[in-house]
Amino acid sequence: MMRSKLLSLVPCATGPFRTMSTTTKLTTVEVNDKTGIATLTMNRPPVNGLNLDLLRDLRQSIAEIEGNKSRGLILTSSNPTIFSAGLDIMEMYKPDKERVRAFWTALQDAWLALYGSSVPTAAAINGHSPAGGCLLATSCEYRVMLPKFTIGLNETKLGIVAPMWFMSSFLSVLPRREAERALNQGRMFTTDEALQIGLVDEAAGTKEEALEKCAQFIGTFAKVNPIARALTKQQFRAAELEQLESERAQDLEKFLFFINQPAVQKGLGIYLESLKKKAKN
Ligand SMILES: CCCCCCCCCCC/C=C/C(=O)SCCNC(=O)CCNC(=O)[C@H](O)C(C)(C)COP(=O)(O)OP(=O)(O)OC[C@H]1O[C@@H](n2cnc3c(N)ncnc32)[C@H](O)[C@@H]1OP(=O)(O)O
Repeated sequence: MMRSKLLSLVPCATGPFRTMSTTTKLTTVEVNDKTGIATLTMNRPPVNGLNLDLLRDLRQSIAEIEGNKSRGLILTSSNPTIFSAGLDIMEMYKPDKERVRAFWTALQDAWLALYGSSVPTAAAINGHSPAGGCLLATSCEYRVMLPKFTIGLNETKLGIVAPMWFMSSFLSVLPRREAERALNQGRMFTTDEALQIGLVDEAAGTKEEALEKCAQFIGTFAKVNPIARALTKQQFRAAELEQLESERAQDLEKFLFFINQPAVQKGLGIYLESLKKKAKN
């Protein structure tokens, strides 16, 4: 994919500074050359639905951030009210056989890249973050969320099941008892509830504040040896990463089998209709 490089001047709390910015249609990477922190912004209107292209793009941008020696990665959205609406249901509803395989593989790749990233990661959750959106946020090491939005793994409400590795990300943030209950209920948490339960680490009034708080979190590693930190993080996350690495072919087949069940297709169709009806009203 062609990626256009440009240098831009953007304002920030401490005054204007130069950032190296890489843009594709679906994500933007901006590296602040003062802090060395990269901001990875999802930009797939209308709701940052995670389709094949966005997932591939995300993975490519994560690799780029690791390759350019950034000091950390902040994941956020260009949409003022939606972080990500989760997986693009259109990829799973009446799917094309080859594309849906590529789609799930791209999701596995993106998760492995983000959850296993060697750089410190934080999510500035500047909008709603259901299901796959919550997966991305909980794959990061720190979360700052804006008020009056919702976050959670709502899969059971759609009649689908979050795979083990979705649960792994959730479990790396929440105590097992809370995680199990929330997943079984398909519960979406408001910002206040998410803060109270520990699903997010901090609340912020504005996106700029959220980005600043994420940067402060990443700054806490400034005096830590980066190799020791990265290896320590990898050890913490090795079991979940290795489990998916070693079972990714079976995981794909399980997904395909599940998603092709007539009852699941029917449920997704009804859910899509309800979303479209709501959007019209
Ligand atoms: C035994 C183990 C077996 C394991 C097998 C695995 C099984 C599969 C596992 C799959 C895991 C799935 C994970 C997911 O992420 S599924 C997606 C879940 N997401 C949601 O439920 C969110 C739905 N969306 C919303 O709630 C709202 O849209 C939102 C709050 C995000 C924004 O609200 P807003 O009012 O701002 O916007 P609209 O609702 O009006 O939406 C605008 C248009 O976007 C369309 N839309 C929204 N979300 C999605 C989506 N996720 N996919 C596709 N399209 C989406 C919506 O229909 C509107 O479209 P139109 O403008 O065309 O009407």
